[in-house]
Amino acid sequence: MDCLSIACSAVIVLITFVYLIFKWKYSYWKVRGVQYLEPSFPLGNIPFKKIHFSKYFVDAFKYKQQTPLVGVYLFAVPVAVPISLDLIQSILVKDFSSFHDRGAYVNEVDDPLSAHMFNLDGEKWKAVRTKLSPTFTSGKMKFMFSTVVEVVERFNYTLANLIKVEPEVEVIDLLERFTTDVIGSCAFGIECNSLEDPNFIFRYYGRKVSEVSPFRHLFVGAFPNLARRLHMRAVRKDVADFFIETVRKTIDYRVKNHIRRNDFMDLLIDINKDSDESGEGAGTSKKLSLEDMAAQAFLFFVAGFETSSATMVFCLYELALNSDIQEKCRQEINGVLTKYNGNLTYEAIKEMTYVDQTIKETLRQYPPIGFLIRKAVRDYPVPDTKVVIKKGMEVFIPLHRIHHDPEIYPNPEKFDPDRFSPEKVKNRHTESFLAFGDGPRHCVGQRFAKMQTRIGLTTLLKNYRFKTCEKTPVPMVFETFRGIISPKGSKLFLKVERI
Ligand code: HEM
Repeated sequence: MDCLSIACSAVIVLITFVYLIFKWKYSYWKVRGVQYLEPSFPLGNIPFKKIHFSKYFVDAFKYKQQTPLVGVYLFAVPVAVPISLDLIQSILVKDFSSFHDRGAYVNEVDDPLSAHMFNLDGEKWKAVRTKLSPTFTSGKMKFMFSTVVEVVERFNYTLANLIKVEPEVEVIDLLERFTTDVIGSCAFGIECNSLEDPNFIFRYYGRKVSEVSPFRHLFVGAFPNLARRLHMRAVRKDVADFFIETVRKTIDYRVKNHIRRNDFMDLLIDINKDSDESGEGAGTSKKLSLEDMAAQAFLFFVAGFETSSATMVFCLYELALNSDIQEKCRQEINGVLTKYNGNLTYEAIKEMTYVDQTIKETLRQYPPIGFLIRKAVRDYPVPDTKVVIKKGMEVFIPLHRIHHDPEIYPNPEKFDPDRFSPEKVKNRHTESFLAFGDGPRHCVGQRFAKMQTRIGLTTLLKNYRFKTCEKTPVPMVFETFRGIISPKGSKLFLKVERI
């Protein structure tokens, strides 16, 4: 036999071996008597066809009346998909102590920025969450309010100039520039100006963050130990270097010049003042390394700019399609602002309840993050069944599908902010709206996100009218390989008229 024949035979034997192992793994749910979705080699239940990640495993809901949980496979790894809201509540809230981890990919050695709050687990997550939660108290939000308003004024100016030249505006880039500047200012204390300069360095690296292949994300998520052995990164090296260097320079500058802005960077500096190297001194905790601090700042940047801009983009899209709802929002905004002598204040924004309902309806229909993820840290017997979610198993909570369940939200594709009137909300299960997650690991930046979204939308709707144009996709078509929900091609054009 020549070398080529030997190599071909070896490949065939290897593929057959892997195939048989996968086949054996695919019996996991059947053996345990759990309803499951039929997997295909080698992706398991990851669909071959191009659909957005949010829509994976929707077929699980055909078993809704029969079981609280359905089994699926990510490649060959069994994953539990709970479909009953009571079980979801138990996992996220009541029995959180069994599900406090996400099991996301962390590789502190090769990829230091991966060690951020969203990815961390166990005691390390708890320590970081406890230290950083004070950034988002309502007091801190009031303090940052004026910074966001300053950015929105620049935003208003940029848009006014833009539409003088071209009234059909690509709103994704514009809104991402707005949220980049907000987070840059509030989290890093840096005067970002991506609104004036679309190639500003923060915007440049913001765009680079999502330039990691989705396959790499799936791979490191499904096989974290192998990925660590292969020294794989989830964050690009140039992006990591930029953020670590920015955080180092900002902290050095502030400490040397005694500058305080009462923002996220100050909090990071304060945390380390009260800490020591070991964390063993009385009343002290372990110091965060430069990389730890950069990882948290990086997360706030990544978690903050794309989720909030996507919310504003889809809200404007729906308002362009539903001019009556747009007018109702505008009337509320003008009414409240008149009461506050035209000033956009923290209190004024809180009074705009219909605008708030409109944002919630946007988050229902277009939740930026389509799944919540938890990992069982001990064996968990599913209440009222014989099923056990085994220690180490990942649990995917399909929130996008829940938000589109016709039994919870009749006619779910219709955009209707009245679904979020206080009476209607009161009559629904608390887990029927999960855009910010729930339980102790819910979105820590929720208050901030709501604040910047409300400020952005209020200013836009007060000053401009939004309409669809020829380039607007109706119905919406989504980008497939992206973690955060986005229109196809990551572009959305709307016609914008000055009022
Ligand atoms: C509309 C905007 C936003 C949406 C829809 C959103 C949504 C979410 C969701 C669904 C989670 C997972 C929650 C869970 O697993 O239960 C999450 C986690 C998180 N979000 Fe947000 N988010 C938004 C904006 C922000 C902003 C502005 C920040 C920070 C400035 C932020 C910081 C975080 C962090 C740090 C976590 C991880 C929390 C933890 O694991 O303890 N998010 N977000």
